[in-house]
Amino acid sequence: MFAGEPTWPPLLQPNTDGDLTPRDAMNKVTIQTLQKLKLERQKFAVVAAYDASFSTLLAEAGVDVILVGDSLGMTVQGHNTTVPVTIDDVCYHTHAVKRGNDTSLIIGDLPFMTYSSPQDALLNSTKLMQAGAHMVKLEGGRWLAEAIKALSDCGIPVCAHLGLTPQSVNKLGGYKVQGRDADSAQAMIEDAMALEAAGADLMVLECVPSVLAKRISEQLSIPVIGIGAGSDTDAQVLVIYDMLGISTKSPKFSKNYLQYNPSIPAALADYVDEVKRGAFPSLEHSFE
Ligand SMILES: Nc1nc(=O)c2c([nH]1)NC[C@@H]1CN(c3ccc(C(=O)N[C@@H](CCC(=O)O)C(=O)O)cc3)CN21
Ligand SMILES: CC(C)C(=O)C(=O)O
Ligand SMILES: [Mg+2]
Repeated sequence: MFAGEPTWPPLLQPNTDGDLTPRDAMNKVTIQTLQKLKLERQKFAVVAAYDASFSTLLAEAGVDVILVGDSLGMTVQGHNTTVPVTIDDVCYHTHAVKRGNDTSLIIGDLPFMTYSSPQDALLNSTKLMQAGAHMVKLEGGRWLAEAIKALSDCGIPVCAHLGLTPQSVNKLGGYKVQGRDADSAQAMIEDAMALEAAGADLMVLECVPSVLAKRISEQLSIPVIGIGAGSDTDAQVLVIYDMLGISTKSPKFSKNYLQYNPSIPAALADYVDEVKRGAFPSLEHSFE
């Protein structure tokens, strides 16, 4: 972007004083932005979305990070799991999200079996980064340390993902809360520390008891994004279709913001506001 080039649409983002200031090309969200928010104890909002139109609305509503999630296999494609999603599917949607705004940090979700070796992780992450992602996400524990180090060494930021890892649904036996007993909670804490040490820049915790998510968020230096993980993580993420009440089955932890708002932009702004105030998730959207 050059000086004087018109920016359309105008992207509005509350600054630290609470005023609305344009987030322009000079005001892109980076991993450093998110690190600073964690240090300042300011929560940020993340949404899983898959197209340009929502990408534009999300940036305007003050959503800092957009995840092009493999949940698209369930929401867009109609599968029962995320297992059938391919790297080309996520690349296609990453291109679309990228065209919708120029300021969000975009995370591309590596699909099932696209990172089972460090070599595959590098090859498939290259595809996501060249499609417009600024970071890649992968599901699993300390066995991913080598792949994460290789990506990090090559300049590819990584978001780790612990707790309920939906690509392992066939091993887990369903979409169930993880880390409820002492041994599995301790293992998750050790996995989280190993992944941060390997070079992860962000971490998603999905469907874990709130006290465990709080403990991991406090223990890690990197920002932790929760989904069904209580209100004490550094950020929250929801799937756009769940937030707008158009998913056929929404998990207990998700909330339909269109129910309380007159329009989609108002619903998105309400979500951002509730996350920043720590009002979402309440106990009814969390697990013990
Ligand atoms: N639309 C959508 N939203 C999501 O959050 C989402 C996807 N799709 N697809 C990928 C994964 C799968 N996810 C899921 C799916 C179902 C539950 C679920 O039914 N959980 C039970 C809790 C089970 C327990 O208590 O152990 C629930 O009642 O919410 C949770 C996460 C989260 N992700
Ligand atoms: C639910 C989030 C964390 C995700 O991985 C996805 O949307 O695929
Ligand atoms: Mg995913």
